Amino acid sequence: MSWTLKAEGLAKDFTLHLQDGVGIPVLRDVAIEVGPGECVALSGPSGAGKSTLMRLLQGNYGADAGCILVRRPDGSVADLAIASPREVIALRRDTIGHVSQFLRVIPRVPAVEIVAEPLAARGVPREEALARAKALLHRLSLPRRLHALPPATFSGGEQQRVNLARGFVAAFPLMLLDEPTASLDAANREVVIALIGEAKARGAALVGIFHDREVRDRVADRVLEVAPLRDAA
Ligand SMILES: Nc1ncnc2c1ncn2[C@@H]1O[C@H](COP(=O)(O)OP(=O)(O)OP(=O)(O)O)[C@@H](O)[C@H]1O
Repeated sequence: MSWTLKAEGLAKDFTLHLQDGVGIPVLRDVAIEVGPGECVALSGPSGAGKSTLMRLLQGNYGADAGCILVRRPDGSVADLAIASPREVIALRRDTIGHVSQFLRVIPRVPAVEIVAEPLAARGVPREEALARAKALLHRLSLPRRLHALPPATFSGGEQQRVNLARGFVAAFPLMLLDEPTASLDAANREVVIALIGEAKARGAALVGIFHDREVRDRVADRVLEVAPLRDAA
């Protein structure tokens, strides 16, 4: 089977500049491959490096070694490990969707516009983008009166639902999910499980951190253990 994401030999250290440049090795020789329609869950104890790996896959951190190959919708391949900032931005527009635990609130921008933005960035006409955003917010039970408000004052669960709608509104080939159900009630958790199932059915490749074991068991096809490197430090 062809892959959508294939990373090999990944290494990441952090350097503590305030502590005489002490180096903390976090990841060594990590490999991950995810194909269309597959969901891989990252597992491992707290501090093992799951979030660090996610940030590498998002292009937020540079890798100290290894490659992170991502297949774009047109079939061409990019290596995130050596991509320029401009290429990373383009990959996030067309190829890599992301749902983090916390919404990055943009002052004065209404929730529905935040959700529609990934569609607008891909050239979907504004009215259609807003209609699709509203439909997804409705599916995630965000009260209609909140759609036109900036999410700064929303509850944790409401912000998380805006974040989820933004992540799932466009058909990204690769989706990175960082605890997507962390602040949700049972009914919305079911909606997210359904959205993940639909993304898999349309051929998306997904990588997720799911601290909720039941969610993980229901959505993940495989588990990648991220082992702590404490002994090597
Ligand atoms: N920016 C940073 N600077 C220095 N050390 C960091 C940085 N980010 C993470 N670390 C360290 O790297 C290690 C891995 O952290 P990471 O957040 O990836 O773990 P995790 O597996 O996601 O943990 P959790 O399950 O608790 O979220 C930890 O020891 C952490 O302290």
